[in-house]
Amino acid sequence: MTEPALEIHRLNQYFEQGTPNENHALKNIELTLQPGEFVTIIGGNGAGKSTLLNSVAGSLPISQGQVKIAGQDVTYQSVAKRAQLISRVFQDPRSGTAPLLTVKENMALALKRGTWRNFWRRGVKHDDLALMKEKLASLNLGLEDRLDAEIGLLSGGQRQAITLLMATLNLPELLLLDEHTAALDPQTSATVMALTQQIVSAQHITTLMITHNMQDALKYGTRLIMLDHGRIVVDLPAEKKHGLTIPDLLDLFKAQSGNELSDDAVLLG
Ligand SMILES: Nc1ncnc2c1ncn2[C@@H]1O[C@H](COP(=O)(O)OP(=O)(O)OP(=O)(O)O)[C@@H](O)[C@H]1O
Repeated sequence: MTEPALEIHRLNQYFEQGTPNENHALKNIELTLQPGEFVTIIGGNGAGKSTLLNSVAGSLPISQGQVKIAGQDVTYQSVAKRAQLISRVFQDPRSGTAPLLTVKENMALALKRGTWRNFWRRGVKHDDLALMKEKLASLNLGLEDRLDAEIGLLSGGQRQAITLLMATLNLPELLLLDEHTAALDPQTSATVMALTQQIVSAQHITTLMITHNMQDALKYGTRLIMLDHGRIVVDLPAEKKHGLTIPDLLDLFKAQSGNELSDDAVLLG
């Protein structure tokens, strides 16, 4: 039987534990993702979304609980070690690429899983170039003609599309999308979201995506999770989220959590 892509068991995260400011940010989270599931996560301010992704990625040590990726217990593994299994795309288009390197060089680094040693030793091979062109052409943004452009000169949307491509070149066991379209204008955000769906579903990549855009959370992905005060209060499979509207979702959140969804950044449209 295939292992789940991600298993989170009884995950608790505390900040400033044992002090008067103790904050129990994640409370007994249980979450299992089967290979290929694309889960969107929404929730109010401070609900624990980033803490959840940081716990999975390893950038935050785990207070209690267990995280397994593709059957491997990674609970005590470093970010670098987990990066062999996980790719993560952040909100800031500048964070995923090296601005002074060209598109080609950035993609070559991604192909070598970011190891400079392999990069300088091997350079960019002809086969790699063909693959890069093919991948870039699939974005339909004309970027296959910009291989020698410094990536820092591209627009935020172009960079984020390339970052996404780079994050998925080596088929990670798990893709973490951390509000990866939030810094883009609405039209570019829609383009990058459509590309995300295309890449993730074509390659069957297990994905966890935080978004403040309720419409995107409903439109994309195969499952929707809502977090409130460190707990998963709503967990909808594709068939249940199909046809739901934003007011339905807000009602569901209130019924399950007893709270109104309060989020400064939330986009209802
Ligand atoms: N490094 C930290 N030190 C102390 N408290 C923290 C830290 N990081 C997060 N918290 C607290 O943990 C709780 C969850 O925060 P988190 O950033 O995960 O929420 P979020 O759902 O991502 O919120 P937002 O949508 O507002 O970014 C909040 O109460 C927050 O203040």
